Amino acid sequence: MSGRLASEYPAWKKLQQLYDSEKSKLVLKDLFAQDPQRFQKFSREYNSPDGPSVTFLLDFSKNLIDERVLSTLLDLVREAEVETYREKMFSGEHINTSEDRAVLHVALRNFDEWKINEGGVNDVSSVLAHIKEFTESVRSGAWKGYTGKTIDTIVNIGIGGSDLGPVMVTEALKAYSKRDLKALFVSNIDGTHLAETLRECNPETTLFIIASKTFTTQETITNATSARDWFLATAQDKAHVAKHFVALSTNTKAVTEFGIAQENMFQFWDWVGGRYSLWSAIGLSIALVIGYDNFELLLKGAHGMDKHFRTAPLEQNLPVLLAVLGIWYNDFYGAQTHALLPYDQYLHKFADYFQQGDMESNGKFVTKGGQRVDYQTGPIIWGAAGTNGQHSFYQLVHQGTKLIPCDFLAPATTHNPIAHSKHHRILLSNFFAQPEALAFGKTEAEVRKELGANASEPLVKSKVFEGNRPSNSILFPVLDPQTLGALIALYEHKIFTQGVVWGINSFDQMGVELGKVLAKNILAQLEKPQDVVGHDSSTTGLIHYYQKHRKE
Ligand SMILES: O=P(O)(O)OC[C@H]1O[C@](O)(CO)[C@@H](O)[C@@H]1O
Repeated sequence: MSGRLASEYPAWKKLQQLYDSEKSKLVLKDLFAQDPQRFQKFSREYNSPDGPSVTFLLDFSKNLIDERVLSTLLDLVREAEVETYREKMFSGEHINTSEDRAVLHVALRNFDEWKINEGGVNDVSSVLAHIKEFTESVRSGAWKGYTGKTIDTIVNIGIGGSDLGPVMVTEALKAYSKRDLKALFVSNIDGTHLAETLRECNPETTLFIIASKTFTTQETITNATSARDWFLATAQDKAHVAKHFVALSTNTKAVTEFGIAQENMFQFWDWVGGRYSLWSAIGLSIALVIGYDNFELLLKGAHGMDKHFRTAPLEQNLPVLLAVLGIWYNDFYGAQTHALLPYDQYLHKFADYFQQGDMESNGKFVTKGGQRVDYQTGPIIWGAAGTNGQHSFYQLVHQGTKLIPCDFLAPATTHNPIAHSKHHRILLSNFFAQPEALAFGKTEAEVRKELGANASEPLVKSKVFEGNRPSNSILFPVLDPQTLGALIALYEHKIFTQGVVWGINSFDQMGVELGKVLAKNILAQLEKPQDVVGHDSSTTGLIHYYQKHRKE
């Protein structure tokens, strides 16, 4: 965040030299053979420094590193002053310089009452109390709809950070959910999303949660307005809106103008970035689904990780370790992507969530100082739940021409031990096998031995796994709210650390603006062909084709 080019740091230059001279020696098979202590050296157990107990193992021994590479990567972190900028974040300095804002999602889970200098920070606990009171009222059935019926469906209307966090967490913690309260999410402006969702709703028993930090986002306001029209078509009286619509926002004026009473608005602040907002009022749908106490455990689990990130030495600091490993592949090995592969069906939205979390944060080509970077910044994040991915894209991960660093995540114990946990044992055997296969592969000699002397050359070659493909493994006892909180915070701080090293502002999102502006202009031109002006021939041609073929 100093805004310096990462490539100017001495450690960066040293890493380049190490890569050039040592790459051929960084072969996992040899590194493990040479050092029986490799697993012990390159794995860490996390134990929450306080709060609810969270523990997990991060095994990063299957990475293309040795001690020299790791210590140079950590030198890079020191030279980039990550520790200084980390303190600036925790103390409320305006490190989001382009928007002149503090970055304080950590203040939303600050159960230690670290002193933070920023307006609104002291109101966090009263918003949490509001969330607690409201969720208990809805979950107990005390909150009634306009005809006196209990709420049985909630619909969160929001997009980006006002959708992805609640979706991911409510899915991840489904085992803790109130099964008779249906949670639905509408994000896309495509009317199909709202229409199909409303088919599952009864206006008498549905609560709409309009989640928008700005309360100006076109998709959300349009969906919310149409949802309100749908509701009023049955309820008739606008006064009934109060029982069925609440808002999560920083924009009181726009919320009240929409017709939502101020007491039904849950406040947060401009220092909460959209993609870091599930800990704020944006998490209301989470609290409704899993109960306030579990929501608080989620926050406390994250706070434990905040404390670890803030205080643990760099060599032990898990977000920092994940960050530097990512930098090693992204900037020296030329890896373009990073895969998140949870072996837990409950985490099937984890990669989707961190697509925004990481790519909106670190997908930037200009430093905070305004210079064009001369290296790669944020990777492309993708992934899917195991074992589905194995039957889809793992072929390329194992034998393709691209290097894809992977994070494998899994719980030791399942919430659903059906068939005496047979399913889970099979799942975990895959979780253990995939990183092993990626790292160690299968040699030509092994293939020949297996196939026998008569095997054709092309067949032998096609069955060779080169190996030496890196991965991290994260193994935790069970996916509970506090562990999930810690894991999300782990990745948040990884993203922060990488952003500081790359010298970029991880907390604005200027790159999503241009498309929005152009769409607004085009929307005004869609009626008549003669209105379509000021575009290139391709865009004009596409709009004309649409105008020719549309029915309504
Ligand atoms: O909560 P809001 O203000 O509706 O914004 C939704 C999303 O839009 C963005 O600004 C851009 O995609 C995200 O950063 C944000 O999470």
